[in-house]
Amino acid sequence: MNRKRPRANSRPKNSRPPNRRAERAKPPTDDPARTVALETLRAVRERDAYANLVLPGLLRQYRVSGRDAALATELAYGASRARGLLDAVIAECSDRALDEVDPLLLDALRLGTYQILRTRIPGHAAVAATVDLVRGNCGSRLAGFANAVLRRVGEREEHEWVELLAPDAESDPVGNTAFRHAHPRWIAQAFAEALRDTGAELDAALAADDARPAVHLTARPGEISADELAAVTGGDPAPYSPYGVHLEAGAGDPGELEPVQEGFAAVQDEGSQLTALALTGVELDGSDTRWLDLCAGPGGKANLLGALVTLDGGTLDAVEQTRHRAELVESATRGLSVNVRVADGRDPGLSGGYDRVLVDAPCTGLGALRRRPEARWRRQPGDLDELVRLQRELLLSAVRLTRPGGVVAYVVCSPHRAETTGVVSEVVAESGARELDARPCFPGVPSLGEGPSVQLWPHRHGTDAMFCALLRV
Ligand SMILES: C[S@@+](CC[C@H](N)C(=O)[O-])C[C@H]1O[C@@H](n2cnc3c(N)ncnc32)[C@H](O)[C@@H]1O
Repeated sequence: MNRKRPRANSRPKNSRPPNRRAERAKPPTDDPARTVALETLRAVRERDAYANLVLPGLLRQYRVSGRDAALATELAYGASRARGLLDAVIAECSDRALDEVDPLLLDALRLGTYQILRTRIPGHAAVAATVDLVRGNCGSRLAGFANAVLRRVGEREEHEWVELLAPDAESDPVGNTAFRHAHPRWIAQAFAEALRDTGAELDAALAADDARPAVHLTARPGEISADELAAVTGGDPAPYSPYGVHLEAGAGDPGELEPVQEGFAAVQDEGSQLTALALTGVELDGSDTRWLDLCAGPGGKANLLGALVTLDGGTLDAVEQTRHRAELVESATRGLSVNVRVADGRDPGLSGGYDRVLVDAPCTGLGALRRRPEARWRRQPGDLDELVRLQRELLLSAVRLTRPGGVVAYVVCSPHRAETTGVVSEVVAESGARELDARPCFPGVPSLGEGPSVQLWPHRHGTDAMFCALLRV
């Protein structure tokens, strides 16, 4: 392959341009960056869209690039992340209840408030630009209201609003930290319980969760080393994963890098790499050629495990319930000894006796909130019960499909104890499988706690908050 060092955000020579058929260019606006940010918030609110999926298309539609694209991204993601905090401030500055405010106007007010409180854009410029945006999108009548609200927002700095509006730090430390870092209280509470801390460490965890993360890549084993991938992409080898590379935050669309387009590398958080590798770190007696991934879509871990088992002459079976996600697994594992099957992992119709099985179960995703700007406000505590039931059934199925002496890795992208240690202890009690100390399977990774399971954290490890438990059958 071409080992020349392209700029990290340059488009590779032979890459296909993105599919623009459905994306008609929009007529020019005076402020395309803020228009794109507003349209992103609207899509998230009206269509349950994901901000990080909808934004790139809008940038192309409005022909926004360079510094304007960076501004649109910062405003759309920042206002999505901070929504709870922004809404509390707007409510304090408005003479109408928020549910009586026109929804698109409220989106614009969120963007304006974010600029005033959390960017270096001068307050008067943020107010003027937002009022223009409201005039253009919601009409002149509402522009006066926006002006009045935003002028009041600008009367205080963020820390002063926090002091005024946050729950009392002495009597409600979790509520106070949650408010300061713009997290729903129940999520801050879940972090506090997993960390066993309501003070400095909770503060660090929520602060890291609020920061824009670096992009991580996996170098496919057998195709390219992490050092080579780092040289080709202009990134740095990851601190812990032998296959990982970190790119600078905001380094452009990693999907357009040549090694990613050619299948030598994939975008994957380093924590995901480490939890998949943990499954391979347990010593086995006897055979070691039949591996299974029971929840494989979209195929990040199947790619890494499939590459490793292929190098050893074995096979990975990859089960995924949703057809279109199974197709993504096919595409992610092309060229590897991987068989993809569309089935319910609770009863996939496979004959058992696997040597190593991964259950990367569907979960709340509370561990990856930094990568999904709006997710913290969309998830609800009521989502938990059904997910926990499914996680338990999938893990029990994995244990049934594993040979005596084989190993199962249970992984979720969440630190919520109901989804992590809660599921594992119930399955251990019910199945008789034995939980292993997972920490030796994370070589070189510091601060792994008391075990036996491992919880990774953005503020400790620079990874998503992935959980991993290892069971010996
Ligand atoms: C956390 S994701 C897995 C991520 C994947 N291992 C990776 O690294 O790319 C969970 C996956 O499980 C799938 N899923 C949900 N319920 C399932 C079930 N009953 N059986 C099999 N797969 C299921 C979801 O569609 C989703 O693709």
